[in-house]
Amino acid sequence: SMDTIPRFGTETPHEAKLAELMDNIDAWGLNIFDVHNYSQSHSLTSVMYTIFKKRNLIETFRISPQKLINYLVTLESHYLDVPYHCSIHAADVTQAIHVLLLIPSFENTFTDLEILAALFAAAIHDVDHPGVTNQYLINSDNELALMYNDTSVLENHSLAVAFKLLQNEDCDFIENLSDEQRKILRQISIDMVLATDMSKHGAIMQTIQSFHQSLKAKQCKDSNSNSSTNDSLVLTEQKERVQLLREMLHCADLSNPTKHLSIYTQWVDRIMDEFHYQGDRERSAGMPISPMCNRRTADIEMAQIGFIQAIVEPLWQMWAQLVYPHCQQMLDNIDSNRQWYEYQISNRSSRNNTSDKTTSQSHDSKEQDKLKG
Ligand SMILES: COc1ccc(C2=NN(C3CCN(C(=O)CN4C(=O)CC(C)(C)CC4=O)CC3)C(=O)[C@@H]3CC=CC[C@H]23)cc1OC
Ligand SMILES: [Mg+2]
Ligand SMILES: [Zn+2]
Repeated sequence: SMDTIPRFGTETPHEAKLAELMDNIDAWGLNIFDVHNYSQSHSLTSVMYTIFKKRNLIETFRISPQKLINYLVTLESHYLDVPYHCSIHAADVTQAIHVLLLIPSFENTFTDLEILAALFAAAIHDVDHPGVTNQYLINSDNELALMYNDTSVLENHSLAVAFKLLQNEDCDFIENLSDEQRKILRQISIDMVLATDMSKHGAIMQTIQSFHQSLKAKQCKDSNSNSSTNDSLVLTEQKERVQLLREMLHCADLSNPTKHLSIYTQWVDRIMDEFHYQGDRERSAGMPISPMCNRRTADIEMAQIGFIQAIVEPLWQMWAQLVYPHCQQMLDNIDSNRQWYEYQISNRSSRNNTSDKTTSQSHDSKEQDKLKG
């Protein structure tokens, strides 16, 4: 019955603190690491459950709260303990897409089923990620690459694992959806998760320009809106709405540099840990070491500046243009974060010219010690 379900989906002695954090569930500045700590490492379960309740999805789709919790806790337990692609990343991306869906431009754009599918896709999109790239799985003749013929291997695997978990009677929280609704949810989730494969990034950037121009042309003034800036995007074709959701999940997956520096640098530490660990495995296997994966030659600041300039800023600029002025904060954070990394680099060169060699040496020796394991 309802009274056995804790307020945020999971038992925690810090419910008051979690409630304070969840007051910011609609904000870009939510600290997902705090949510993880105060939810007893159940950030994905508590974020998804809180969003589902806030969006009334439990009533709309006659979801059993217990089955939803069962699914979320099981899904969360199938995220591995890897530095970056763990359940906190899934919670982070899920909360991000929830905030993007709240942008006034989309007030009348998506159906409840499309919103359900988008949140589900975000929550499942990296489940059982082993902390290495598709290229590594292909180069090392991994079982998964064999299973998926080297094509979007990780993304196909996460989808298969997530839908397999749904077959468990106790976890089937979409049991009351019609067959047609289940088909649409599955179709949209597959489309969105497959689009998070970075090998698809170029294709998304190609289409985004012309697609957004056609949307702006179609953009209608919502007759009831009391303010002229609040133009809602009304798209008659499901195909176009799914295209938008695909871009939205890709943006959420590439949102680390759009967050406050204190959050962003934690994600940088995590991804570099994951990449460097992959590089260690490539090195000891005599394989070519992938870009940004060699801890011995790593230039973390340069890599972030390159990542922002080559990938993150162009994507978010396109996205911000479509929903202007609603994503200015993300663009501002990208800019100030890039400048911070440029400052680190300029600061580094001046530091090398001064006498305090000891600090940088002590840093290097720490790195070397790590290598000795
Ligand atoms: C917080 O920092 C990061 C968070 C996530 C990632 C991911 N990277 N990638 C790939 C993105 C494309 N790629 C590149 O090497 C692109 N790139 C640069 O990043 C900088 C450069 C080397 C100077 C030039 C360049 O070509 C390979 C890695 C993923 O596939 C991951 C999974 C899905 C989404 C993003 C995530 C990277 C981060 O910092 C680098
Ligand atoms: Mg992924
Ligand atoms: Zn991801």
